[in-house]
Amino acid sequence: MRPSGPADDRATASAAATATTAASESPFRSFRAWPVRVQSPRVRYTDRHVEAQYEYRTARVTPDLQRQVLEAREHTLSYTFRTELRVPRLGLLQVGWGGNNGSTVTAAVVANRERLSWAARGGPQAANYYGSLTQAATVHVGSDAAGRDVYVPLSSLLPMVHPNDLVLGGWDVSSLNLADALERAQVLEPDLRRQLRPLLQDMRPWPGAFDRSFIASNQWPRADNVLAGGKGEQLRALRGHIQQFKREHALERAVVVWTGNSERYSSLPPEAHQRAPALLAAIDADHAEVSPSTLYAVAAVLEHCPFVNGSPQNTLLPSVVELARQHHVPVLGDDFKSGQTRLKSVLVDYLLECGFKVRAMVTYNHLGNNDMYQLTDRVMWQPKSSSKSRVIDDLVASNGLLYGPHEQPDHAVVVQYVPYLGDSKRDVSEYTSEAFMGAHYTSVMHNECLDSMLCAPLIIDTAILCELFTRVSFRRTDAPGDYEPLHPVLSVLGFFMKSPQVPPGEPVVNALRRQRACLENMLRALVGLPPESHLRLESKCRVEAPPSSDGESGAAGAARPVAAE
Ligand SMILES: NC(=O)c1ccc[n+]([C@@H]2O[C@H](COP(=O)([O-])OP(=O)(O)OC[C@H]3O[C@@H](n4cnc5c(N)ncnc54)[C@H](O)[C@@H]3O)[C@@H](O)[C@H]2O)c1
Ligand SMILES: O=P([O-])([O-])O[C@@H]1[C@@H](O)[C@H](O)[C@@H](O)[C@H](O)[C@@H]1O
Repeated sequence: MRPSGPADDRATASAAATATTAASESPFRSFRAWPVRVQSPRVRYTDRHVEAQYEYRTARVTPDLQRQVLEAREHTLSYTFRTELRVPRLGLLQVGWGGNNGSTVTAAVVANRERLSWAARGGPQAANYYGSLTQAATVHVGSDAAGRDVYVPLSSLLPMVHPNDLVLGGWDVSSLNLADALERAQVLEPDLRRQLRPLLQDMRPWPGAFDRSFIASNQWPRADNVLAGGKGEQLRALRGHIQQFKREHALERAVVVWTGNSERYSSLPPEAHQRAPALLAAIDADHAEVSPSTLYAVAAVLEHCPFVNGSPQNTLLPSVVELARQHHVPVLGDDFKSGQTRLKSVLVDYLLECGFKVRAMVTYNHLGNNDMYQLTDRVMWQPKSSSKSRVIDDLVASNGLLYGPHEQPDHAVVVQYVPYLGDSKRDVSEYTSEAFMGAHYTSVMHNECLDSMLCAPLIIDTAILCELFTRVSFRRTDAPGDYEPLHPVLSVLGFFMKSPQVPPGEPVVNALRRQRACLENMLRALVGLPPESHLRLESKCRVEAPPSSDGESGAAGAARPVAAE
């Protein structure tokens, strides 16, 4: 049976649209699967593209020493964005396919596609994509005739791949098929694993590029499915896998997502670290410091596949980014932001935005999955420790009222391996802040969730959104020139990462609120909608009708908008 998808939902929506809706509820909830089409003189839809002119208004701030003011001068750049509307058949190739995340992604896509449900404590549980931004989040698009807010699925702003249509493949240094990998992971319920076994047992990971010096020795026994030969031969084999997969499945595009074990940092010689030709030469020379994850990234870029680094190691070297620029292939990293760190980037933002001075954060994780087992190796822990620790840097730097130039809160990041708990990650965190007049405000959080259930939706989202941004190009409206692709480092998707990679010169943003606003406003700009301002001036800038002679207020507070200029 063809996987369900937007077309089926649209049919349902149109049927539902005739249904009466509660007066208090916006009628648009019934149209939730309909695409948004913007009517504007600045937006043009053709059968192939949507082209949107966008005035990017910012301000350039300079101190005026004489007047002792900070002068904020409006600075506007005019762009035209072009987005191809045709959605391709998309492959999702996971490195670490047989791991907890990789197998959970696979199970979720197949279970949703087949509309499976399974026995659960509270009754039958149906497959869903909760936790996914593209599948379960909405955006405010405008208001209806009655002034009620209209929210639509984020995925209805522009055509995107539906996860049910993803064609799945990947590599793993462990030879288990995906049904057995699901058993090993112990993430999903037994009844679902039982139903999935016949559908997953023929999914077998390709042998992986492997170098035992890059991961903990406790992982070595697992590696029974590795490529032979030096790094140059491994690279050619990886590229061959991608070419064969795209050919066999008639794929126009595939996204490669690293969800393999966290590696140690690689330390290549400066030339290979910085420049693409030197990196390729180092690979051919079988240099010991070329990491397996960098081999996958290079293979992906050379095969025009966007590459996502879901782990904290330095896979996306400047030389890899240079190669991505040369081949116009998007890359995204590092280290999925899925649990404690994501909450930290919300909570600290909230505390600082409310003027509390965060002084101490003690954040503690314990869990018992294989990833945590690997991280008991203190060398492998270093990249993860760094990505979990730096997540508040932009927030602290943004408030010079509360913090001096080099002042930082105390910040402890502790993790503990507790085998019995398996994939169930427990986050116990305490945030202590200085409040008004010497008071202290202490927040204590306890969260528990299966680690892979938090991360799997992000793998799906990053694959879908990386593919979307390969269809986006831009040119300066106010200057001649052809359309060109966005910078390959997709910082617009920083929302998904603990340690977002950014193009040279762009500041790193970690506050989740700002990251989501950036992504949402980028999608809005691609269809010519203005950035979300939350101003609702239509209700703030209105003149109440004068009270009538009997002293009653104007007809039930009837308001009339201020006459247009
Ligand atoms: N919430 C989360 O689960 C979360 C959040 C952020 C980041 N991550 C990162 O995602 C990665 C995967 O997490 P997981 O829980 O699935 O781990 P896991 O240990 O269950 O799976 C990793 C898989 O990668 C395979 N592998 C290792 N090196 C490989 C190579 N060179 N080539 C091919 N396969 C290789 C292993 O055999 C294993 O099956 C980890 O690096 C983790 O730090 C996870
Ligand atoms: O995302 P988060 O909860 O801050 O951090 C988590 C770590 O604490 C955990 O040790 C690791 O196994 C997960 O992959 C994840 O990275």
